[in-house]
Amino acid sequence: GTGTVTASPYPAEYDREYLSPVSLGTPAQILDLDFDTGSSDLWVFSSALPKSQTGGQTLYSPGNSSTSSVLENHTWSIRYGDGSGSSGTVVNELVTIGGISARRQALEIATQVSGSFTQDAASDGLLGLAFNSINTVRPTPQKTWFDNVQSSLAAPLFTVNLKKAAVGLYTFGAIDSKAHTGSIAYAPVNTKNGFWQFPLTGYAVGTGKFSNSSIDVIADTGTTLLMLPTNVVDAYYKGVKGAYYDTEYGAMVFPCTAKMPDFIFGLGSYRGSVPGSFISYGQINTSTCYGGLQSSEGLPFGILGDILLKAQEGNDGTWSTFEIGLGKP
Ligand SMILES: CC[C@H](C)[C@H](NC(=O)[C@@H](NC[C@H](O)[C@@H](N)CC(C)C)C(C)C)C(=O)N[C@@H](Cc1ccccc1)C(=O)OC
Repeated sequence: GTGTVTASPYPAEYDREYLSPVSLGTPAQILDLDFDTGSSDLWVFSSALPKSQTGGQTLYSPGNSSTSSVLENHTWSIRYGDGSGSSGTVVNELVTIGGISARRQALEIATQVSGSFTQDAASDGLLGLAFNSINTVRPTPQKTWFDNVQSSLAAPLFTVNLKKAAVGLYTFGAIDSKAHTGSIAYAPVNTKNGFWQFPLTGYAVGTGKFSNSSIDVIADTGTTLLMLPTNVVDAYYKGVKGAYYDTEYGAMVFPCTAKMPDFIFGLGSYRGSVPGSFISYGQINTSTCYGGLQSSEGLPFGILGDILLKAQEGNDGTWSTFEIGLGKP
């Protein structure tokens, strides 16, 4: 079959993350999860968390579900690139998204979460959509929901259509022909690091010339910003009057009045564009704004986060959105 589920931006005006409803257990407990193509653990806020580490999230309670069973002697512990993390125990549970069910899905119960998760009342946990090889359950790593349901999907793929300040869609098992015009550009995925990793074929800043260069990136719906090698970031902000590296924030900032050039990227022969307005991400004070494009210095790849994934390009007045089709073609 095929299944679709909404992806709602939070907070509305910042698109910091996108949340999707997931049905857990029997009777159904609906939690809003952050679908994350940059990790491979499905973990949820739970009744097993100390109250001091919760902050308004919906808590999954395995005891209230007739279909949950403890996966004995298994634990998990995850650390994300932003320094946040969580850990806990594991149950097998019925997990349904857009009508597609995995009956015995490894569902990771948080018994500890770091501060940034506690403070994020909107997210009840994460659903990893990267590859099984980086699942953190021990002693036996567990499969992702997408991997578990793949055989019941009409096609072994999913697409992501995130939107700026609007509700988008995840679609499992089909490419929605209405959601794209023209042909689809494909890139060879390298799964060695467990991510949806592939090369960009170059970039351009505004109306500048396209620079051919192979840039290793991952598609990461769970990362808000667009993170690319420092030389690309420097080339971009050279086109932004008054931009500078703010050591306090450890980020590129600029006057909010600056005209932001579009960012063009190459995927094979396809050329995509991120509107300059998306790269003015938010205000750090009345006159200074924070860049949606930052350096990936120190990482073995760039990160195509939501700033790029939600991009809509207005060519000939129509609006097309990027979808990332992820799966074995
Ligand atoms: C299994 C752990 C997952 C896969 C973790 N994934 C990630 O951190 C990737 N995605 C990050 C997530 O999308 C995150 N932004 C979700 C939010 C809600 C916290 C980054 C690299 C783009 C990871 O690589 N963690 C590194 C730690 C790390 C990563 C990047 C920089 C610094 C340190 C690790 O533990 O590797 C074993």
